Amino acid sequence: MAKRRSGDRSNGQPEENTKTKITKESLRQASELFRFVLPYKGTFIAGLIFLVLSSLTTLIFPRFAGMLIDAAENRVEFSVSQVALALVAVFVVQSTFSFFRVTLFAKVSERSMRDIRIAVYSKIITLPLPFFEKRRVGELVSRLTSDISQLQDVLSFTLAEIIRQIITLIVGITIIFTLFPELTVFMLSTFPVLVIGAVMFGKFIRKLSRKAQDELANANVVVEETMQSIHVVKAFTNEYYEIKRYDTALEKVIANALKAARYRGAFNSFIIMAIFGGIVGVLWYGATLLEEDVLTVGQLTTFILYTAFIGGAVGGMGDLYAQVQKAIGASERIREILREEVEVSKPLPVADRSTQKIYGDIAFRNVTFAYPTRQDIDVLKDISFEIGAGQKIALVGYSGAGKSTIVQLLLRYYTTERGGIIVDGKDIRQFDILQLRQNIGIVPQEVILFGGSIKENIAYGKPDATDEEILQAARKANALDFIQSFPEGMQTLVGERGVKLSGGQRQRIAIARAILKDPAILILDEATSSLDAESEKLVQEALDTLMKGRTTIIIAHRLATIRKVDHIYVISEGRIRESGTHEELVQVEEGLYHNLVKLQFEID
Ligand SMILES: Nc1ncnc2c1ncn2[C@@H]1O[C@H](COP(=O)(O)OP(=O)(O)OP(=O)(O)O)[C@@H](O)[C@H]1O
Repeated sequence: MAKRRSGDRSNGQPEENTKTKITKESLRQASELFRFVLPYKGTFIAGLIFLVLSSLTTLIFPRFAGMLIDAAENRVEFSVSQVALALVAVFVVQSTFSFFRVTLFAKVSERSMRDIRIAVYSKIITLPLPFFEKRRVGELVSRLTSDISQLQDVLSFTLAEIIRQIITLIVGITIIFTLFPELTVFMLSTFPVLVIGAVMFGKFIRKLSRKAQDELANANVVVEETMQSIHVVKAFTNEYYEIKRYDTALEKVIANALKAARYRGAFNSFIIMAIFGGIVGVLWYGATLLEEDVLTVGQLTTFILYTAFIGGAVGGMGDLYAQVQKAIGASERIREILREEVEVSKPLPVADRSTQKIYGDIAFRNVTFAYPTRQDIDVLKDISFEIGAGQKIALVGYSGAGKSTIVQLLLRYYTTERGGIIVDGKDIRQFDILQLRQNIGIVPQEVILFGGSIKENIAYGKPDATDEEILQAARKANALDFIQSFPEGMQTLVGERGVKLSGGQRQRIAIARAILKDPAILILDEATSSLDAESEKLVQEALDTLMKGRTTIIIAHRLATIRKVDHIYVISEGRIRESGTHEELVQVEEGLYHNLVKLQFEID
C-alpha cells in the first residue's frame, strides 16, 4: 500500500494572529468551552474572590500614600510611622491575596487545558482518514499547541486582568469622585478622551506593523520554498532569479515598515503633546486648588495616583480586547474539531480489546468507489471477488490501478455505499470498526517505526505482550539474529521513523509486529525497492511463516513472489481485467499479466 505522508508543515503562517470579531454570539460560543472549567469551579470561584480582594487592596494604596505625605505635614491625626506601617500591612495582605489568586487560577487553567488537550487529541486521533487528507499536519498540531495556549493565557491572565481593570475603573472613579468631585470632573472631561484616542491610534499602528510582518512572512516563503527545492533551483540555474524574488519581497517589507514607522513617530509626538499635555492640565488645576488650600499635597498625590491607575486600566483595555479576540478565534478552531464526527465512539483501552475472532472469509461485491477528496473520479469500478478463509490472493497491476484502494476499503479507512464488502458473511459496515481492524494485520511497503526501542516497536502489535511473546515473534520473523547482534539488543533505539535500521530489518520488525497481533486477515504490501538476495530470502521466509493459516491479500510488485498464491487478480484502471492462477494467466497471449511478466523478465 503506497504510504502517503501528510507531513507537509504549515507554511509558518501567522495563524495565531488571526482574530475574530467579538460579538455576543461569538462570546456565547467561546464560552461553551467553559464546560472544561466546570469540574474546577470551586477553585475558580476561590481564585475570583482572591482576585477581587487583591484588586480592592491595591486601591487602598493611593489613599494611604497621600495620607503619608499629609502625616508629614501634620495634617492628619496619624503619625508618619503609623501610616507607613499601615501601608506595609496593605502590601502584605495584597501580596498574600495575589499569591492565592495566581496559584488558584494556575491550577484551574493547567487542569482544564489538559482536559481540552486530551479532548482535542482524542478527537483528532479517532477521526476518519479523509479528515486528515483535508488538513495539514502542521495545522492540527497548532490546534493542540498555540490555540490551546491562547485559551490558557485568557484563563490564567487575561480574564483576571479584565476583572482587575474593571474594578480599578469603577471603584477608582467612585473613590476620587467622592473625595475630589471638581478635580475628577475636570480630569474625566479630558483624560479618557485622550486615552481612547491613543488606544485607537495605537490599534491603527499595530495593524500597519502586522502588515509588515505578513509581508516578511511572504518573503520567508521564498526562502523556505527554495531551500526545500534547492536541487530544482540549482538544476535550472535560477539562483539569481530567486535572489531577485527575495529582494522584491523584502522591498515590500521595507515599504510597509517605513510607513508604520512614520505613524509611530506621529504617535509618539501625539502622546507627548496630548497625554502629557492633559497631565499638565490636571496638575495645573490641582496646583491651583493647592494654592487656594482647597487640597493638601497628600490629597493631590492620592488623586494623581488614582488617576494613574485609572489611566493604566483604560490604556490596558485595548490589549486585553485583542487578547480576547485571539482567544475567541482559537476557541472557534478548537470547537470546530470537537464537533467533527469520529469513526469510533471511544478508543479502547489495551486491556479491553475484544478478542472476538474473525475467520477471514472476504467478498467484494460490485464495489465502486471514489475518494472523498476527488468525488468525480471512480477509482474502483464494479470490483467483485471472493477469498475463502486461509486463502491467498494477489493483486497486481500498474501503479495507480487501485490495488491499495481495495485494501484501504477493507480496513474501512474509507467507506462506500456502492456495492458491499463482506467479511464472514457480514457487511463490514455492521462490524465494530475496532474489532474489524484488530483482525487485520498489515506489513506495509514502507515500514515506518516509532522513535522508541525495537521492543516497543514490536509490541505495538500487542501492547500487553510478554517479553517471551515478543522474543518468539522476533524469532519467527527472522529478526532475532540481527536484533541480538546489536549491543543493546531489544532495547536498541531505532531512531526517528526507524532510520537506524535497514529496509529489510524494518520489514522484519513489521512482520514480528503482525505475528504478535495474530490477525485472521493479512495484507502484505510488497516493497517496490528490492532487497539484496540474503535479506530478501530472510524476509520471504518470515512472510511465509506469517501467512500460514491466514487469509492473505498480497499487493504484488514483483511477480516472482506470487506464483504460489491461490488466485491472482489483475487490476487496471480500477477494474479487474484478468483473474486466475499464475499458470493460467501466463497462458493468455497478449494478456495484461502476460505482458507484466514479460516486462519484469526483461527488466530482471
Ligand atoms: N487519498 C486519496 N485521495 C484521492 N485519490 C487517491 C487517494 N489515494 C489514491 N488515490 C488515487 O486513486 C488511484 C488508485 O490509487 P492506489 O493507491 O489504489 O493505486 P495502486 O494500484 O495501489 O498504486 P501503487 O502500486 O503505485 O501503490 C490513483 O489514481 C490515485 O491517484
